[in-house]
Amino acid sequence: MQNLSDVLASSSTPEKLKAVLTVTTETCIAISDALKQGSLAGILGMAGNENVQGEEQKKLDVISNDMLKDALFACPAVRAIASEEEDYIVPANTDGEYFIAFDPLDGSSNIDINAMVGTIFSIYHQTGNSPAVEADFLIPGKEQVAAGYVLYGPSTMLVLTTGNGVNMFTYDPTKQIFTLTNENIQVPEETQEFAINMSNQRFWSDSIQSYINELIKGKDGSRDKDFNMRWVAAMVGDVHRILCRGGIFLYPWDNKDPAKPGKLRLMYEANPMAMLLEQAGGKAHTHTQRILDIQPEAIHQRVAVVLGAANEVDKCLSY
Ligand SMILES: O=P(O)(O)OC[C@H]1O[C@](O)(COP(=O)(O)O)[C@@H](O)[C@@H]1O
Ligand SMILES: [Mg+2]
Ligand SMILES: [Mg+2]
Repeated sequence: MQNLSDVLASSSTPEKLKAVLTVTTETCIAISDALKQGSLAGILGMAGNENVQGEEQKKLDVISNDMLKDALFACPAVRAIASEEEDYIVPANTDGEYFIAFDPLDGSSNIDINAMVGTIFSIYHQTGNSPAVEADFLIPGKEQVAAGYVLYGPSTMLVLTTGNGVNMFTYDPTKQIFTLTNENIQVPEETQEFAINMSNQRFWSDSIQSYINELIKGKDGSRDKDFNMRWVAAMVGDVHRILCRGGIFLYPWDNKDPAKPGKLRLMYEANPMAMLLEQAGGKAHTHTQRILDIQPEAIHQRVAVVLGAANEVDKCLSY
């Protein structure tokens, strides 16, 4: 069976990008080990701080962020990082060639109930002669050279694209390596499963209300089929399900909190997941445009997200 280094060696992945991916995924293994310790290591619960977005940080948000930051800083190929848990981009090595944006722990509200969480990452090639500044990294998602996530579930899995399809790897604790278990993932064009946080219904636009109402009516409405609903409360878990068996995921615009008109963050949640979905034959849009075409205006920018089965995303956007 092939492992991650075999797959990277047989692809045209540049050596320095391989180094960045190796450091990122090895650190995720260490995060996975820490998560397994849970309460035994005293790492659950709140950190007592807020991040720049006004969200209370869990201890594990801070621990996983520090682990990734320290490891990536020690990698000479890394020029700068951006993280959900860092107020600003953090310049690393001026000679480095890669910029990594990450959500160190996605789905942190799941930590305390021992449910699925993950690490999401997005990588760009970017060089310069002086220390990196934020403006250097406001690059549209279509320029990503690699994107992926590590899911900490019953097994630890890496899902990765370097622009030639999507592969899934399962962590083998006996050998301490990621083994290729699902090659060239494809998301079916049609689906009967959707994911949305229904408790926000009254805050959605009229078009999203109408679309979801038709899904709920199922065979009794215009869709002629019944739909099932799932919500992991961690984007990484919902996207993983869609890559495994299809579906559509929505975190639409809402007017619940005028400061957050779309909950998910473009640079380290929407863009990497959009690249994975497109590489697997699916689609990823806001209400009005392809996510990968968005010109970012800030590192922590939020966007509405509709992603998954190609025909179902089109159907949603037609409302
Ligand atoms: O509170 P809700 O509406 O269920 O939100 C769930 C969403 O929030 C997120 O957990 C945000 O991620 P973080 O845990 O990294 O802040 C997404 O992963 C998920 O889809
Ligand atoms: Mg997140
Ligand atoms: Mg997070």
